[in-house]
Amino acid sequence: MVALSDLLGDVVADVDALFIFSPSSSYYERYADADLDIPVVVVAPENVVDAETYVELPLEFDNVRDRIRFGIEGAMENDIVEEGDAVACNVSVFDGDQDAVVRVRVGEEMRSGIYDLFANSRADPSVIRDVFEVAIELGKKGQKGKPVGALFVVGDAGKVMNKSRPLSYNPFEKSHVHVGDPIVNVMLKEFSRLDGAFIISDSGKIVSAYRYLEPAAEGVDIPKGLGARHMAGAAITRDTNSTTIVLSESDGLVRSFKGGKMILEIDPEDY
Ligand SMILES: Nc1ncnc2c1ncn2[C@@H]1O[C@H](COP(=O)(O)OP(=O)(O)OP(=O)(O)O)[C@@H](O)[C@H]1O
Ligand SMILES: [Mn+2]
Repeated sequence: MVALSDLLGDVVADVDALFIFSPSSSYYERYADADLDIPVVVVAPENVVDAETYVELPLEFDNVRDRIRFGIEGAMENDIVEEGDAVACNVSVFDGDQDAVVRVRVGEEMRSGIYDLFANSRADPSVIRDVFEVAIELGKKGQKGKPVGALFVVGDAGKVMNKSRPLSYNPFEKSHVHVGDPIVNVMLKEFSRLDGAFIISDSGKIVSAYRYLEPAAEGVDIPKGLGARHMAGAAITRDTNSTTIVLSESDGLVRSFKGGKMILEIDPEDY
C-alpha cells in the first residue's frame, strides 16, 4: 500500500524554499516552529505574522498564477531565491485557508520587472495596476481594431505638470475621476487616439490628457530604435518621481520606465 501523501509528497520533495501566501499567525507558526532546513518565505500585503523572511505583495492578486509569479519575482529581487531553485508555494485558491501547493522552478525569465513596477513606485500600487491593465487591454485590442500607442505618467503629478504643456484642451479639467472606474477606462482608451500623455496622480486622479512632455533628456539610456514617445516617457521619470507606462503603436509592446531607465517590457498577448 502506498499512502496518498507519499505520492503527493513529490510536489514538495527537495524544494529550496517554501512560500506561504498570506498565512494566519497560527498557520505560519506551525511552519516557523517546525525547524525546516529551508527558508519559509511569507508573501503577503503586510507582515502581520512577523516572518523573518518576507516579500511584500502590494495588492491582492485574484489570479493565483499572478500572485505566485509576483511572489517569486519579489523573492528574486530580494535575493531569497535564484534561478534554478525549486520552490513550493502554499496558497489559497478559494476563500479562506491555504488549500493548494504549487511547485515552481525559478527562472530568470520570471524577472519581468513587474515587481519593481508595483513595489517601488511612489504612486499607489493599485493605481499602477489599473493603468497597467488599461495599457495591456489597449495593446491587445487596439482602438477599434487598429494598433494604438499611449503614454501614461503616474505619480508626482504636480511636478510632471510643470515639465509639460497642453496640446489641446484638457477633458479632465475640473473633473474628479480616477483610474480603475470602468467608465474612466473607456475614456482613457478613447482619448488614447489623440496626441500626448495622460498625467495621473499618486492616488489615481486623472489630472490631464493631451500633455506634451518637455523633460531634459540627458542621462536617459533607453534601447535604440524607440522614438519620441518613449524618450519623453523615460526622461520624465528622471526629472520627476513618476513612473511611466508606455504602449508602443509600432511594436505593440508595453514598457515601463522609472528613474530614466526601462524596468519592464512585455507583450500584452503574454499577460
Ligand atoms: N514629448 C512628448 N510628450 C507626449 N507625447 C509625445 C511626445 N513625443 C511624442 N509623443 C507622442 O508619441 C507619438 C508617437 O511618436 P513617435 O513615433 O516618435 O514615438 P515612438 O516612441 O516611436 O512611439 P511608437 O512606438 O508608438 O511609434 C506622437 O504622435 C505623440 O502623440
Ligand atoms: Mn514611432
